[in-house]
Amino acid sequence: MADNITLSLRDVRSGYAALDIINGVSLDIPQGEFVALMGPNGAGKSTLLKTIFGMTTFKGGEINWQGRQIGGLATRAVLGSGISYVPQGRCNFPLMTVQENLEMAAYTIRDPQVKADRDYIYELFPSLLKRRATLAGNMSGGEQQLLEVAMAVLQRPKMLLVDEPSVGLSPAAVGIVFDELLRLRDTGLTILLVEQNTRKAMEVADRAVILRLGEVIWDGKPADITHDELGELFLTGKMRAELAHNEKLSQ
Ligand SMILES: Nc1ncnc2c1ncn2[C@@H]1O[C@H](COP(=O)(O)OP(=O)(O)OP(=O)(O)O)[C@@H](O)[C@H]1O
Repeated sequence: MADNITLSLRDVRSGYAALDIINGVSLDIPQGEFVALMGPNGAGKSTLLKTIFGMTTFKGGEINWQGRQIGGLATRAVLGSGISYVPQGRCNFPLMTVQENLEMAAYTIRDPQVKADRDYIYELFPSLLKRRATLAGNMSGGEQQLLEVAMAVLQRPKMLLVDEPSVGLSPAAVGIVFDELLRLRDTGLTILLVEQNTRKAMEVADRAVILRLGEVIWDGKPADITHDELGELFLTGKMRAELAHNEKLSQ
């Protein structure tokens, strides 16, 4: 294993109670890399993020994070080890201001530190400073997504797991959110992003990992795969069967 690998998954298996979803994923992520996890609906992308963050039934394999096994640990322990998670969908407190949301996110941090951490977030996200007295629910989808990323970054993680930040956003807002993620990557943060917007993900990520039926089926640099090849990898078994059937009918 290369020296700069910060997260290493070996034959990871997980799911929900008796249901198996992740079927033996192995992945090495170097420090500071921006990895986009893609694949068809139901491939297990969100489940893999949740598995790293201790939110699924861990069934086997190893998750080595900075030299320590975190596979199967409780979420709070994973968070404490330097990994933060931005879940899919709106997950702020809409009837609280931006500032109050940041204070809620800081609840695990000892009090004297909170102000410093809040100042650090406002330095990183100046647009949130301007909106600090605004109710989160009154902000645009893009601003709320930035707030949610900021709430995760407040924990000063070394790695950020981000689930589908582009959902429901305008193209301009998607651009702003991704620019912020790139800026965070440039500060040294390692990012594992689940994204359906493949075009945007391929544009920003250092590396693309494609999952199907809970297994990695492609792993490489975005420049090394064509749009057609990517489309082919996204076909599910059902779609393949339908295509083969249609081809047969047209012969
Ligand atoms: N809490 C849960 N309990 C039981 N099954 C679940 C749960 N969450 C997800 N699943 C199932 O796990 C499978 C993988 O879901 P997951 O959300 O990880 O896929 P995904 O690749 O992120 O897809 P999408 O792009 O549609 O979000 C799906 O069949 C889904 O129905």
